[in-house]
Amino acid sequence: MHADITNTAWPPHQVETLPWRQQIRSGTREDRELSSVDATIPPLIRTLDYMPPLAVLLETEKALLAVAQADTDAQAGTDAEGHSAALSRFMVRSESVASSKIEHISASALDYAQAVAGNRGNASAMSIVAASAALHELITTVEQHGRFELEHIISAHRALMLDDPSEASYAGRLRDMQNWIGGSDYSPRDALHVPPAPERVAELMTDLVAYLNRDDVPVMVQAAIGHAQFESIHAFTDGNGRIGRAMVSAVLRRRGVTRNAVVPLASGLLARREDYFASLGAYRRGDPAPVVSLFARSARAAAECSRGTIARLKALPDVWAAELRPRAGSAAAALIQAFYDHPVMSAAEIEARSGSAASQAYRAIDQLTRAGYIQEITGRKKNRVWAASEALAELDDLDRRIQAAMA
Ligand SMILES: Nc1ncnc2c1ncn2[C@@H]1O[C@H](COP(=O)(O)OP(=O)(O)OP(=O)(O)O)[C@@H](O)[C@H]1O
Repeated sequence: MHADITNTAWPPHQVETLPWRQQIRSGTREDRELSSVDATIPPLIRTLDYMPPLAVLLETEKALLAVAQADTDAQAGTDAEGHSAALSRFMVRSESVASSKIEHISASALDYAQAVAGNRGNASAMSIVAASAALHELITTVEQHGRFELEHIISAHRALMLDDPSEASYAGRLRDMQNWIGGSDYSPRDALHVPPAPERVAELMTDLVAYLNRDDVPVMVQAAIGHAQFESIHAFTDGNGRIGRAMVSAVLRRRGVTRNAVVPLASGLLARREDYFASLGAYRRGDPAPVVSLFARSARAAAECSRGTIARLKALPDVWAAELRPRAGSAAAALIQAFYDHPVMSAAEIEARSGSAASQAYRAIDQLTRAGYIQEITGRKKNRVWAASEALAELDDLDRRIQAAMA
């Protein structure tokens, strides 16, 4: 039972001074001479209640309504499997692209499509594909189990970092070293935030998971506080921003606000990067209102802008079919649907999905390419890959519109 549901207070983080000895022989003399570090101790939150100020509470209501409406749009009129699964994958991509941009990881739609097709040439594009996989995995496992487990978060981190050239050995592992945000690269000197000592991480994560599994906390409050608490803990050596934002989409799914859609609220945070980071600082000082408010506004902008995108994407196969007028049962008719469900396909996949002989499939590819719906993205003669460029362009457009709405 809630002791006080009008509680607008939240405990500030504590600080402990720990001995520090630099392991790497780089940096300035000041870095090397640093002998202690003030690490934060976030509060245990599993039983805490927080009620935002009325104005913020109203923002969260508007956000939930908008997200639920976008989710209904994503589902309406779609068949059980194909269409809604395709839309859901598309939105996962939008969120992952924006979430990665917050960490200055970006790639063109073309590089991204090439990475989806297995091209390992662009590390940023590969990392965004991995972020999509991690987000998809976290949302679906939490949805299937109806609850968060620490292992789900760790497993999403593994998916995010597995192919990272410098971080692969820490993929799927809670950190066992001190980390810090901002300041010097070599020591926690002048850091913006020094997360808790590594020995505290396991207990804090168990506590956070218990908080995320509560059903007696307002949804946006749970999503925003859960995220801020995770960023305070910074449980991994790398990837904390992206995993922390993936948790927000998983909260919305677990609480039933979304059933199909993933709203790309990271685009909203990206537009307000400074405010976003400042709100995490306010949370540490004991004021969750700014982070709850920012997440509510971002979710609302993302949901409202997504509705137009969902409508346009859903209409694409019909628009293409009306323009191209393919014969029923032809390879072109099959490929229109196939490219909607799978915007990036190799020649072999196209052939399989066209349901026709290779020669007919290639004729259909030519038709769709000439119409400007798809384009070959490798420039190679062999192992070629085609992407539904018009659908992928919607991804950039959505990000742009959400950012404009948040400006
Ligand atoms: N002042 C701050 N206090 C707490 N958390 C912050 C602060 N500034 C940024 N963050 C959070 O930390 C994330 C970035 O963390 P960091 O720079 O350590 O990168 P990371 O752990 O490598 O994560 P990723 O690679 O996904 O960014 C930001 O996206 C944000 O969520």
